[in-house]
Amino acid sequence: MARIAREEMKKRLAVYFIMGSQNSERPAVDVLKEALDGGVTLFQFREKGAGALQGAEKEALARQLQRLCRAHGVPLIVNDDVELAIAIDADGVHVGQDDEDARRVREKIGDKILGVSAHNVEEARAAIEAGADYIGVGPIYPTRSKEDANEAQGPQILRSLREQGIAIPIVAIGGITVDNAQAVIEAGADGVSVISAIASASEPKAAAAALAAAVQAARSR
Ligand SMILES: Cc1ncc(COP(=O)(O)OP(=O)(O)O)c(N)n1
Ligand SMILES: Cc1ncsc1CCOP(=O)(O)O
Ligand SMILES: [Mg+2]
Repeated sequence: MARIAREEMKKRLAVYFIMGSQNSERPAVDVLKEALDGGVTLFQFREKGAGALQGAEKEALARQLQRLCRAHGVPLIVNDDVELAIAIDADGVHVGQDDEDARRVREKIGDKILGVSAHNVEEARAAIEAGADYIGVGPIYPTRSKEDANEAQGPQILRSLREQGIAIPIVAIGGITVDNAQAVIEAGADGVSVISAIASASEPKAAAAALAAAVQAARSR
């Protein structure tokens, strides 16, 4: 297997849904199934925070969600837990600045997709050097889904990264909804990454479809 091509990565980032069992009152499998039916293009399993599953239970849920993703042809990325990603043969891993060093993660995962969080141009350049396939930039807007989130930077950070020559695929994250998705794409993101806009929606399928339409519309402007 070869590293994912840049254009394919950009397409995959369009509607990047992140979820763990803590993000919905409903079973994660039900929410993800509906979200995939609505047009999610990439999924991240992020089992984190109060009440998060551990060990065998966490792995079992990851495998359940992986079966759904595979049935829809959507890659599954594991957040933080490199060993779990390898154990279940996930499609990739996402790590942040406080997680395992991205260069080490690249060595461990071979050609799997590597996503790295970046908050400024220095972190973006370091992520590229380490072998990232995409960077996650945010929070763009205030979020209630991450306890230790940095301050929101607004879409201007995306414009600034592009102006400074950062050409790697970028997904914007943090407080993104159908109402601001267009603004982040226009500012330079290739896609939007969301937790609550889909996981807390009364109809995850409709929410995912609306985000997909907003991203598509912004891309073709
Ligand atoms: C797509 C994407 N972007 C950023 C993050 C945040 O990663 P990190 O800073 O490591 O924080 P946690 O998610 O681990 O709490 C992400 N998960 N996904
Ligand atoms: C994981 C993460 N990293 C930066 S913001 C965030 C949470 C995004 O969740 P929401 O889409 O509900 O704001
Ligand atoms: Mg992390």
